[in-house]
Amino acid sequence: MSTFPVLMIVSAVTLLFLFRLVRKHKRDSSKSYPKGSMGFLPVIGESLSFVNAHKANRGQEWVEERVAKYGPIFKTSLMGGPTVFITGRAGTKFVLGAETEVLAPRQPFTIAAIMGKHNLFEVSGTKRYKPLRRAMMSFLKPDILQGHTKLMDNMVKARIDNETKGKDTITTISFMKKLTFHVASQILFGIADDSTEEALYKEFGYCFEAMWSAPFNFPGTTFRKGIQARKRIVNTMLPIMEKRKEQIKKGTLNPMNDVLSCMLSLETEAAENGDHEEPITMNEVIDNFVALMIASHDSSAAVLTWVIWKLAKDREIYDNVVREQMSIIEERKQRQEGGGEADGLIWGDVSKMKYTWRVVQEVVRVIPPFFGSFRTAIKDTSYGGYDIPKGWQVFWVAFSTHMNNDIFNDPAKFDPSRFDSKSNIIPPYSYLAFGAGHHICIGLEFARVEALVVLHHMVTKFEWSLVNSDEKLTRLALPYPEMGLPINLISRSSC
Ligand code: HEM
Repeated sequence: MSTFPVLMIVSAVTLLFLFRLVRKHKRDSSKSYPKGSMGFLPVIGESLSFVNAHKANRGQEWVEERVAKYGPIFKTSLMGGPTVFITGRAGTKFVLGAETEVLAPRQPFTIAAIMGKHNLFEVSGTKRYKPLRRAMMSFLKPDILQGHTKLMDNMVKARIDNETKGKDTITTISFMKKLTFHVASQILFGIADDSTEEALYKEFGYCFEAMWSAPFNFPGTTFRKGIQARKRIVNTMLPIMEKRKEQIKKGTLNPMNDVLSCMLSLETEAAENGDHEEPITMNEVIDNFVALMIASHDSSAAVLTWVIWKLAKDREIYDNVVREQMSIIEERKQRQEGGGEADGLIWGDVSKMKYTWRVVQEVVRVIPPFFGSFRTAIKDTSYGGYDIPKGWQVFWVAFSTHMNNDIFNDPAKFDPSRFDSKSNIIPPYSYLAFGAGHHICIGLEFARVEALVVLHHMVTKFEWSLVNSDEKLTRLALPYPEMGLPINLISRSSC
Protein backbone atom coordinates (compact mmCIF):
# COMPACT_ATOMS: atom_id res chain seq x y z
CA MET A 1 0.00 0.00 0.00
CA SER A 2 1.20 3.50 -0.83
CA THR A 3 2.37 5.50 2.15
CA PHE A 4 0.89 8.71 0.67
CA PRO A 5 -2.69 8.40 2.05
CA VAL A 6 -1.31 7.40 5.45
CA LEU A 7 0.96 10.46 5.48
CA MET A 8 -1.98 12.65 4.47
CA ILE A 9 -4.10 11.33 7.36
CA VAL A 10 -1.29 11.69 9.91
CA SER A 11 -0.59 15.27 8.72
CA ALA A 12 -4.29 16.19 8.88
CA VAL A 13 -4.67 14.79 12.39
CA THR A 14 -1.48 16.56 13.53
CA LEU A 15 -2.66 19.87 12.06
CA LEU A 16 -6.05 19.51 13.70
CA PHE A 17 -4.39 18.74 17.03
CA LEU A 18 -2.07 21.77 16.73
CA PHE A 19 -4.96 24.00 15.69
CA ARG A 20 -6.97 22.93 18.76
CA LEU A 21 -3.95 23.40 21.04
CA VAL A 22 -3.37 26.94 19.75
CA ARG A 23 -7.09 27.75 20.08
CA LYS A 24 -7.15 26.39 23.64
CA HIS A 25 -4.00 28.36 24.51
CA LYS A 26 -5.54 31.53 23.03
CA ARG A 27 -8.76 30.89 24.95
CA ASP A 28 -6.85 30.14 28.20
CA SER A 29 -4.54 33.15 27.87
CA SER A 30 -7.60 35.39 27.62
CA LYS A 31 -8.68 34.01 31.02
CA SER A 32 -7.56 35.31 34.36
CA TYR A 33 -7.03 32.51 36.85
CA PRO A 34 -6.26 33.12 40.54
CA LYS A 35 -2.59 33.04 41.54
CA GLY A 36 -1.29 29.97 43.34
CA SER A 37 0.66 26.75 42.97
CA MET A 38 -0.73 23.54 41.50
CA GLY A 39 2.06 21.53 43.20
CA PHE A 40 4.80 19.58 41.46
CA LEU A 41 3.09 16.24 40.93
CA PRO A 42 0.26 15.80 38.44
CA VAL A 43 -3.05 14.67 39.98
CA ILE A 44 -1.62 14.73 43.52
CA GLY A 45 -0.87 18.46 43.35
CA GLU A 46 -0.87 19.90 46.88
CA SER A 47 -3.18 17.19 48.32
CA LEU A 48 -0.55 15.61 50.57
CA SER A 49 0.64 18.86 52.07
CA PHE A 50 -2.98 19.95 52.70
CA VAL A 51 -4.06 16.61 54.22
CA ASN A 52 -0.99 16.48 56.47
CA ALA A 53 -1.52 20.05 57.65
CA HIS A 54 -5.22 19.31 58.19
CA LYS A 55 -4.49 16.18 60.25
CA ALA A 56 -2.04 18.07 62.45
CA ASN A 57 -4.65 20.84 62.93
CA ARG A 58 -2.51 23.25 60.90
CA GLY A 59 -5.08 23.64 58.11
CA GLN A 60 -5.62 27.28 59.06
CA GLU A 61 -1.87 28.00 58.77
CA TRP A 62 -1.78 26.18 55.42
CA VAL A 63 -4.49 28.48 54.06
CA GLU A 64 -3.11 31.63 55.71
CA GLU A 65 0.37 31.07 54.17
CA ARG A 66 -1.19 31.02 50.70
CA VAL A 67 -3.50 33.95 51.38
CA ALA A 68 -0.43 35.98 52.42
CA LYS A 69 1.38 34.92 49.21
CA TYR A 70 -1.41 35.00 46.61
CA GLY A 71 -4.37 36.86 48.13
CA PRO A 72 -7.76 35.78 49.53
CA ILE A 73 -8.63 33.88 46.35
CA PHE A 74 -5.95 31.41 45.32
CA LYS A 75 -5.66 28.31 43.21
CA THR A 76 -4.14 24.94 44.05
CA SER A 77 -4.68 21.32 43.08
CA LEU A 78 -6.45 19.08 45.61
CA MET A 79 -7.93 15.58 45.52
CA GLY A 80 -7.15 15.14 41.85
CA GLY A 81 -8.46 18.46 40.55
CA PRO A 82 -7.71 22.18 40.17
CA THR A 83 -9.22 23.96 43.15
CA VAL A 84 -9.90 27.60 43.98
CA PHE A 85 -9.91 28.58 47.67
CA ILE A 86 -12.21 31.51 48.35
CA THR A 87 -11.88 33.09 51.79
CA GLY A 88 -13.61 35.97 53.60
CA ARG A 89 -17.28 36.78 54.06
CA ALA A 90 -18.05 38.12 50.59
CA GLY A 91 -16.29 35.14 49.02
CA THR A 92 -18.10 32.68 51.26
CA LYS A 93 -21.38 34.35 50.33
CA PHE A 94 -20.54 33.88 46.67
CA VAL A 95 -19.76 30.16 47.15
CA LEU A 96 -22.56 29.21 49.53
CA GLY A 97 -25.13 31.49 47.94
CA ALA A 98 -24.42 30.32 44.38
CA GLU A 99 -27.18 28.43 42.59
CA THR A 100 -26.50 24.69 42.39
CA GLU A 101 -26.64 24.98 38.60
CA VAL A 102 -23.40 27.02 38.92
CA LEU A 103 -21.60 25.59 41.98
CA ALA A 104 -22.81 22.25 43.34
CA PRO A 105 -21.55 20.27 46.34
CA ARG A 106 -19.73 17.17 45.20
CA GLN A 107 -17.93 14.72 47.48
CA PRO A 108 -14.53 13.16 46.83
CA PHE A 109 -14.80 9.75 45.10
CA THR A 110 -14.46 7.57 48.23
CA ILE A 111 -17.21 9.43 50.11
CA ALA A 112 -19.58 9.39 47.13
CA ALA A 113 -18.97 5.64 46.70
CA ILE A 114 -19.87 4.91 50.33
CA MET A 115 -22.89 7.23 50.46
CA GLY A 116 -24.17 6.12 47.05
CA LYS A 117 -24.78 8.10 43.89
CA HIS A 118 -28.33 9.18 44.87
CA ASN A 119 -27.34 10.86 48.13
CA LEU A 120 -28.44 14.46 48.62
CA PHE A 121 -24.92 15.91 48.25
CA GLU A 122 -24.37 14.20 44.90
CA VAL A 123 -27.74 15.02 43.34
CA SER A 124 -27.71 18.74 44.08
CA GLY A 125 -28.00 20.63 40.83
CA THR A 126 -30.30 17.90 39.45
CA LYS A 127 -34.09 17.72 39.61
CA ARG A 128 -33.92 15.00 42.27
CA TYR A 129 -32.42 17.33 44.88
CA LYS A 130 -35.56 19.24 45.86
CA PRO A 131 -37.97 16.30 46.41
CA LEU A 132 -35.33 14.48 48.47
CA ARG A 133 -34.50 17.50 50.64
CA ARG A 134 -38.22 18.21 51.08
CA ALA A 135 -38.88 14.62 52.22
CA MET A 136 -36.14 14.85 54.85
CA MET A 137 -37.18 18.30 56.02
CA SER A 138 -40.76 17.16 56.53
CA PHE A 139 -39.50 15.22 59.56
CA LEU A 140 -36.64 17.49 60.65
CA LYS A 141 -38.69 20.66 61.13
CA PRO A 142 -39.14 21.92 64.72
CA ASP A 143 -42.88 21.24 65.06
CA ILE A 144 -42.34 17.53 64.30
CA LEU A 145 -39.18 17.25 66.42
CA GLN A 146 -41.04 18.76 69.38
CA GLY A 147 -43.10 15.60 69.61
CA HIS A 148 -39.94 13.51 69.93
CA THR A 149 -38.25 15.43 72.76
CA LYS A 150 -39.57 13.21 75.52
CA LEU A 151 -38.56 10.03 73.74
CA MET A 152 -35.10 11.48 73.11
CA ASP A 153 -34.80 12.48 76.75
CA ASN A 154 -35.76 9.02 78.03
CA MET A 155 -33.45 7.33 75.61
CA VAL A 156 -30.44 9.56 76.36
CA LYS A 157 -30.93 9.27 80.12
CA ALA A 158 -31.25 5.48 80.01
CA ARG A 159 -28.20 5.12 77.76
CA ILE A 160 -26.00 7.42 79.87
CA ASP A 161 -27.06 5.58 83.06
CA ASN A 162 -26.35 2.25 81.49
CA GLU A 163 -23.02 3.10 79.86
CA THR A 164 -21.57 4.82 82.93
CA LYS A 165 -22.78 2.33 85.51
CA GLY A 166 -19.89 1.30 87.77
CA LYS A 167 -17.38 3.31 85.68
CA ASP A 168 -15.24 6.15 86.90
CA THR A 169 -13.59 6.78 83.52
CA ILE A 170 -15.04 6.95 80.02
CA THR A 171 -13.49 7.75 76.63
CA THR A 172 -15.64 10.64 75.52
CA ILE A 173 -15.47 10.30 71.74
CA SER A 174 -16.45 6.61 71.60
CA PHE A 175 -19.06 7.17 74.31
CA MET A 176 -20.62 10.06 72.33
CA LYS A 177 -20.41 8.20 69.02
CA LYS A 178 -22.38 5.27 70.44
CA LEU A 179 -24.87 7.59 72.10
CA THR A 180 -25.55 9.71 69.01
CA PHE A 181 -25.74 6.57 66.83
CA HIS A 182 -28.33 5.17 69.23
CA VAL A 183 -30.40 8.37 69.11
CA ALA A 184 -30.17 8.60 65.30
CA SER A 185 -31.07 4.90 64.84
CA GLN A 186 -34.18 5.14 66.94
CA ILE A 187 -35.48 8.66 66.39
CA LEU A 188 -34.32 9.45 62.88
CA PHE A 189 -34.71 5.99 61.41
CA GLY A 190 -37.11 4.14 63.72
CA ILE A 191 -34.69 1.21 64.26
CA ALA A 192 -35.68 -0.01 67.70
CA ASP A 193 -34.03 -3.42 67.65
CA ASP A 194 -30.74 -3.46 69.63
CA SER A 195 -29.06 -6.23 67.66
CA THR A 196 -29.77 -4.49 64.31
CA GLU A 197 -28.44 -1.23 65.76
CA GLU A 198 -25.28 -2.94 66.99
CA ALA A 199 -24.66 -4.64 63.65
CA LEU A 200 -25.18 -1.33 61.80
CA TYR A 201 -22.86 0.50 64.20
CA LYS A 202 -20.08 -1.92 63.32
CA GLU A 203 -20.71 -1.63 59.57
CA PHE A 204 -20.83 2.17 59.65
CA GLY A 205 -17.46 2.07 61.46
CA TYR A 206 -15.94 0.44 58.32
CA CYS A 207 -17.75 2.96 56.12
CA PHE A 208 -16.27 5.91 58.04
CA GLU A 209 -12.75 4.59 57.67
CA ALA A 210 -13.28 3.93 53.97
CA MET A 211 -14.53 7.45 53.29
CA TRP A 212 -11.11 8.89 54.13
CA SER A 213 -8.99 6.06 52.72
CA ALA A 214 -7.05 5.72 49.46
CA PRO A 215 -9.48 4.83 46.65
CA PHE A 216 -8.06 1.32 46.00
CA ASN A 217 -10.72 -1.33 45.68
CA PHE A 218 -8.56 -4.44 46.18
CA PRO A 219 -9.10 -7.30 48.64
CA GLY A 220 -7.91 -6.22 52.09
CA THR A 221 -7.93 -2.45 51.48
CA THR A 222 -9.81 -0.13 53.83
CA PHE A 223 -11.85 1.17 50.91
CA ARG A 224 -12.93 -2.36 49.85
CA LYS A 225 -13.93 -3.15 53.46
CA GLY A 226 -16.12 -0.03 53.49
CA ILE A 227 -17.76 -0.92 50.17
CA GLN A 228 -18.50 -4.42 51.48
CA ALA A 229 -19.88 -2.98 54.73
CA ARG A 230 -22.15 -0.70 52.68
CA LYS A 231 -23.49 -3.78 50.84
CA ARG A 232 -24.26 -5.46 54.18
CA ILE A 233 -26.02 -2.29 55.38
CA VAL A 234 -28.17 -2.33 52.24
CA ASN A 235 -28.97 -6.03 52.77
CA THR A 236 -29.98 -5.37 56.38
CA MET A 237 -32.08 -2.32 55.58
CA LEU A 238 -33.94 -3.45 52.45
CA PRO A 239 -36.28 -5.95 54.19
CA ILE A 240 -36.87 -3.44 57.02
CA MET A 241 -37.80 -0.78 54.48
CA GLU A 242 -40.06 -3.12 52.47
CA LYS A 243 -41.92 -4.07 55.64
CA ARG A 244 -42.27 -0.44 56.66
CA LYS A 245 -43.58 0.53 53.23
CA GLU A 246 -46.31 -2.10 53.62
CA GLN A 247 -47.20 -0.79 57.08
CA ILE A 248 -47.47 2.77 55.77
CA LYS A 249 -49.71 1.57 52.91
CA LYS A 250 -51.97 -0.31 55.32
CA GLY A 251 -52.08 2.69 57.64
CA THR A 252 -50.56 0.80 60.58
CA LEU A 253 -47.51 3.09 60.67
CA ASN A 254 -47.55 6.88 60.82
CA PRO A 255 -45.35 8.16 57.98
CA MET A 256 -44.19 10.97 60.29
CA ASN A 257 -42.72 8.39 62.69
CA ASP A 258 -39.16 9.01 61.46
CA VAL A 259 -37.24 10.42 58.50
CA LEU A 260 -36.91 7.03 56.78
CA SER A 261 -40.69 6.54 56.88
CA CYS A 262 -41.15 10.09 55.52
CA MET A 263 -39.01 9.21 52.52
CA LEU A 264 -40.72 5.83 52.09
CA SER A 265 -44.18 7.36 52.31
CA LEU A 266 -43.37 9.81 49.54
CA GLU A 267 -42.32 6.87 47.44
CA THR A 268 -45.59 5.10 48.21
CA GLU A 269 -47.81 8.17 47.75
CA ALA A 270 -46.23 9.32 44.53
CA ALA A 271 -46.40 5.81 43.08
CA GLU A 272 -50.09 5.46 44.02
CA ASN A 273 -51.21 8.93 42.96
CA GLY A 274 -49.36 8.78 39.65
CA ASP A 275 -47.88 12.18 40.53
CA HIS A 276 -46.09 13.92 37.70
CA GLU A 277 -43.07 14.31 40.02
CA GLU A 278 -41.16 11.04 39.79
CA PRO A 279 -41.51 9.05 43.02
CA ILE A 280 -38.54 8.65 45.34
CA THR A 281 -37.08 5.25 44.53
CA MET A 282 -35.86 2.58 46.94
CA ASN A 283 -32.27 3.24 45.78
CA GLU A 284 -32.66 6.91 46.65
CA VAL A 285 -34.08 6.06 50.07
CA ILE A 286 -31.23 3.67 50.87
CA ASP A 287 -28.46 6.04 49.70
CA ASN A 288 -29.96 8.86 51.71
CA PHE A 289 -30.32 6.64 54.75
CA VAL A 290 -26.57 5.94 54.58
CA ALA A 291 -25.75 9.62 53.96
CA LEU A 292 -27.99 10.87 56.76
CA MET A 293 -26.64 8.37 59.26
CA ILE A 294 -23.12 9.53 58.40
CA ALA A 295 -24.04 13.24 58.39
CA SER A 296 -26.01 13.05 61.62
CA HIS A 297 -24.20 11.07 64.25
CA ASP A 298 -20.46 11.59 63.85
CA SER A 299 -20.56 15.39 63.67
CA SER A 300 -22.82 15.54 66.73
CA ALA A 301 -20.47 13.21 68.61
CA ALA A 302 -17.45 15.40 67.76
CA VAL A 303 -19.27 18.56 68.85
CA LEU A 304 -20.38 17.04 72.17
CA THR A 305 -16.86 15.78 72.82
CA TRP A 306 -15.38 19.29 72.41
CA VAL A 307 -18.06 20.79 74.65
CA ILE A 308 -17.18 18.23 77.35
CA TRP A 309 -13.51 19.20 76.88
CA LYS A 310 -14.29 22.91 77.17
CA LEU A 311 -16.43 22.43 80.28
CA ALA A 312 -13.61 20.50 81.92
CA LYS A 313 -11.14 23.27 81.07
CA ASP A 314 -13.19 26.33 82.02
CA ARG A 315 -14.73 26.32 85.48
CA GLU A 316 -16.67 29.57 85.01
CA ILE A 317 -18.42 28.37 81.85
CA TYR A 318 -19.06 24.98 83.46
CA ASP A 319 -20.64 26.60 86.56
CA ASN A 320 -22.89 28.77 84.39
CA VAL A 321 -24.06 25.73 82.42
CA VAL A 322 -24.68 23.75 85.63
CA ARG A 323 -26.69 26.66 87.07
CA GLU A 324 -28.91 26.80 83.99
CA GLN A 325 -29.45 23.04 83.89
CA MET A 326 -30.18 22.80 87.62
CA SER A 327 -32.78 25.54 87.26
CA ILE A 328 -34.49 23.42 84.59
CA ILE A 329 -34.68 20.54 87.10
CA GLU A 330 -36.08 22.92 89.72
CA GLU A 331 -38.76 24.20 87.33
CA ARG A 332 -39.65 20.65 86.40
CA LYS A 333 -40.14 19.75 90.06
CA GLN A 334 -42.40 22.75 90.54
CA ARG A 335 -44.32 21.83 87.43
CA GLN A 336 -44.90 18.33 88.74
CA GLU A 337 -45.95 19.59 92.15
CA GLY A 338 -48.46 21.83 90.40
CA GLY A 339 -49.88 18.74 88.69
CA GLY A 340 -48.21 19.51 85.31
CA GLU A 341 -46.17 17.29 82.95
CA ALA A 342 -44.72 14.17 84.55
CA ASP A 343 -40.99 13.48 84.85
CA GLY A 344 -38.66 14.22 81.91
CA LEU A 345 -37.62 17.04 79.61
CA ILE A 346 -40.14 18.60 77.27
CA TRP A 347 -39.63 20.95 74.33
CA GLY A 348 -40.27 24.00 76.55
CA ASP A 349 -37.35 22.97 78.82
CA VAL A 350 -34.99 22.64 75.88
CA SER A 351 -36.04 26.09 74.62
CA LYS A 352 -34.92 27.55 77.95
CA MET A 353 -31.38 26.18 77.69
CA LYS A 354 -30.20 29.36 75.98
CA TYR A 355 -26.85 29.76 77.71
CA THR A 356 -25.89 26.10 77.19
CA TRP A 357 -26.69 26.43 73.48
CA ARG A 358 -24.55 29.57 73.23
CA VAL A 359 -21.67 27.59 74.73
CA VAL A 360 -22.14 24.91 72.06
CA GLN A 361 -22.29 27.58 69.34
CA GLU A 362 -19.10 29.19 70.62
CA VAL A 363 -17.31 25.82 70.81
CA VAL A 364 -18.14 25.16 67.16
CA ARG A 365 -17.11 28.69 66.17
CA VAL A 366 -13.66 28.11 67.67
CA ILE A 367 -13.46 24.44 66.60
CA PRO A 368 -15.70 24.19 63.52
CA PRO A 369 -16.59 20.53 62.94
CA PHE A 370 -16.17 21.10 59.22
CA PHE A 371 -13.03 23.00 58.23
CA GLY A 372 -14.81 23.88 54.99
CA SER A 373 -16.02 21.94 51.99
CA PHE A 374 -15.93 21.51 48.26
CA ARG A 375 -18.14 22.74 45.48
CA THR A 376 -17.70 21.92 41.81
CA ALA A 377 -18.24 24.47 39.03
CA ILE A 378 -21.04 23.05 36.90
CA LYS A 379 -20.47 25.81 34.32
CA ASP A 380 -17.82 28.48 33.72
CA THR A 381 -18.12 31.20 36.32
CA SER A 382 -16.03 33.98 37.84
CA TYR A 383 -15.45 35.69 41.15
CA GLY A 384 -13.37 38.68 42.27
CA GLY A 385 -12.08 39.25 38.73
CA TYR A 386 -10.91 35.64 38.36
CA ASP A 387 -12.25 32.96 36.04
CA ILE A 388 -13.31 29.60 37.45
CA PRO A 389 -13.71 27.13 34.58
CA LYS A 390 -16.35 24.41 34.49
CA GLY A 391 -15.14 21.28 36.31
CA TRP A 392 -12.83 23.12 38.74
CA GLN A 393 -13.38 22.65 42.46
CA VAL A 394 -14.09 25.55 44.80
CA PHE A 395 -13.39 25.34 48.54
CA TRP A 396 -14.94 27.56 51.25
CA VAL A 397 -13.26 27.79 54.65
CA ALA A 398 -15.08 28.25 57.98
CA PHE A 399 -12.26 29.82 60.01
CA SER A 400 -11.80 32.68 57.53
CA THR A 401 -14.93 34.30 58.96
CA HIS A 402 -15.01 32.64 62.42
CA MET A 403 -11.62 34.13 63.27
CA ASN A 404 -12.15 37.48 61.56
CA ASN A 405 -11.82 40.40 63.95
CA ASP A 406 -14.21 42.54 61.89
CA ILE A 407 -16.98 39.99 62.34
CA PHE A 408 -16.29 38.45 65.75
CA ASN A 409 -14.73 40.94 68.15
CA ASP A 410 -11.57 39.50 69.80
CA PRO A 411 -12.11 36.20 67.96
CA ALA A 412 -9.59 34.17 69.99
CA LYS A 413 -11.57 34.82 73.18
CA PHE A 414 -14.14 32.19 74.19
CA ASP A 415 -17.27 34.25 74.67
CA PRO A 416 -20.71 32.59 74.45
CA SER A 417 -22.43 35.98 74.82
CA ARG A 418 -21.63 36.78 71.16
CA PHE A 419 -24.54 34.51 70.33
CA ASP A 420 -26.96 36.50 72.47
CA SER A 421 -29.15 37.76 69.64
CA LYS A 422 -30.47 40.64 71.78
CA SER A 423 -27.08 42.32 71.97
CA ASN A 424 -25.36 41.01 68.84
CA ILE A 425 -26.21 40.53 65.23
CA ILE A 426 -24.01 38.11 63.35
CA PRO A 427 -24.00 39.00 59.65
CA PRO A 428 -25.16 36.29 57.22
CA TYR A 429 -22.49 33.96 55.78
CA SER A 430 -20.19 34.61 58.76
CA TYR A 431 -21.07 31.79 61.14
CA LEU A 432 -20.57 28.61 59.16
CA ALA A 433 -20.52 25.73 61.67
CA PHE A 434 -23.74 24.45 60.10
CA GLY A 435 -23.10 25.92 56.65
CA ALA A 436 -25.17 28.71 55.11
CA GLY A 437 -27.17 29.43 51.99
CA HIS A 438 -28.81 26.75 49.86
CA HIS A 439 -27.11 23.81 51.56
CA ILE A 440 -27.39 24.92 55.16
CA CYS A 441 -27.58 21.89 57.44
CA ILE A 442 -31.07 20.37 57.51
CA GLY A 443 -30.26 18.61 60.80
CA LEU A 444 -29.41 21.75 62.79
CA GLU A 445 -32.55 21.64 64.91
CA PHE A 446 -32.17 17.93 65.57
CA ALA A 447 -28.49 18.41 66.47
CA ARG A 448 -29.41 21.30 68.80
CA VAL A 449 -32.04 19.34 70.73
CA GLU A 450 -29.82 16.27 70.93
CA ALA A 451 -26.80 18.23 72.20
CA LEU A 452 -28.87 20.02 74.84
CA VAL A 453 -30.54 16.85 76.09
CA VAL A 454 -27.19 15.05 76.33
CA LEU A 455 -25.51 17.98 78.11
CA HIS A 456 -28.44 18.31 80.51
CA HIS A 457 -27.94 14.74 81.70
CA MET A 458 -24.15 14.93 81.73
CA VAL A 459 -23.91 18.07 83.87
CA THR A 460 -26.77 17.25 86.22
CA LYS A 461 -25.43 13.75 86.85
CA PHE A 462 -21.64 14.23 86.85
CA GLU A 463 -18.66 16.42 87.39
CA TRP A 464 -15.62 15.41 85.35
CA SER A 465 -11.95 16.11 84.79
CA LEU A 466 -9.62 15.39 81.88
CA VAL A 467 -7.31 12.39 82.18
CA ASN A 468 -4.80 14.15 79.87
CA SER A 469 -4.95 17.87 80.41
CA ASP A 470 -3.03 18.75 77.22
CA GLU A 471 -4.66 16.38 74.75
CA LYS A 472 -4.14 17.56 71.17
CA LEU A 473 -6.69 17.97 68.42
CA THR A 474 -6.30 15.96 65.24
CA ARG A 475 -8.47 16.24 62.15
CA LEU A 476 -9.58 13.64 59.68
CA ALA A 477 -12.62 15.32 58.30
CA LEU A 478 -13.86 16.09 61.79
CA PRO A 479 -11.86 17.31 64.77
CA TYR A 480 -11.04 14.52 67.24
CA PRO A 481 -9.03 14.54 70.46
CA GLU A 482 -5.86 12.56 69.77
CA MET A 483 -6.48 10.06 72.58
CA GLY A 484 -10.27 10.07 72.41
CA LEU A 485 -10.60 12.37 75.44
CA PRO A 486 -10.75 10.04 78.43
CA ILE A 487 -12.39 11.76 81.42
CA ASN A 488 -12.73 10.89 85.10
CA LEU A 489 -16.37 10.92 86.14
CA ILE A 490 -17.54 11.87 89.60
CA SER A 491 -21.20 11.22 90.22
CA ARG A 492 -22.98 14.33 91.62
CA SER A 493 -24.59 12.26 94.36
CA SER A 494 -21.07 11.58 95.69
CA CYS A 495 -19.72 15.13 95.10
C1 HEM B 1 -23.51 19.08 65.21
C2 HEM B 1 -23.89 18.41 64.18
C3 HEM B 1 -23.84 18.87 62.74
C4 HEM B 1 -22.97 19.74 62.12
C5 HEM B 1 -21.82 20.49 62.74
C6 HEM B 1 -23.37 19.81 60.74
C7 HEM B 1 -22.75 20.61 59.78
C8 HEM B 1 -23.18 20.75 58.47
C9 HEM B 1 -22.60 21.64 57.51
C10 HEM B 1 -21.41 22.57 57.74
C11 HEM B 1 -23.29 21.50 56.35
C12 HEM B 1 -23.07 22.27 55.04
C13 HEM B 1 -22.10 21.55 54.15
C14 HEM B 1 -21.81 22.33 52.88
O1 HEM B 1 -22.39 23.38 52.62
O2 HEM B 1 -20.93 21.86 52.15
C15 HEM B 1 -24.30 20.48 56.57
C16 HEM B 1 -25.18 20.03 55.61
C17 HEM B 1 -26.01 18.96 55.82
N1 HEM B 1 -26.29 18.33 57.01
FE1 HEM B 1 -25.46 18.74 58.80
N2 HEM B 1 -24.43 18.98 60.55
C18 HEM B 1 -24.76 18.40 61.75
C19 HEM B 1 -25.80 17.54 62.00
C20 HEM B 1 -26.63 17.02 61.04
C21 HEM B 1 -27.73 16.14 61.30
C22 HEM B 1 -28.18 15.68 62.69
C23 HEM B 1 -28.27 15.82 60.08
C24 HEM B 1 -29.44 14.94 59.76
C25 HEM B 1 -30.39 14.66 60.56
C26 HEM B 1 -27.52 16.52 59.07
C27 HEM B 1 -27.75 16.47 57.71
C28 HEM B 1 -27.18 17.31 56.78
C29 HEM B 1 -27.50 17.28 55.37
C30 HEM B 1 -28.43 16.28 54.67
C31 HEM B 1 -26.79 18.32 54.76
C32 HEM B 1 -26.78 18.70 53.27
C33 HEM B 1 -27.88 19.69 53.00
C34 HEM B 1 -27.97 20.07 51.54
O3 HEM B 1 -27.03 19.88 50.79
O4 HEM B 1 -29.03 20.58 51.17
N3 HEM B 1 -26.54 17.24 59.69
N4 HEM B 1 -24.22 20.06 57.88
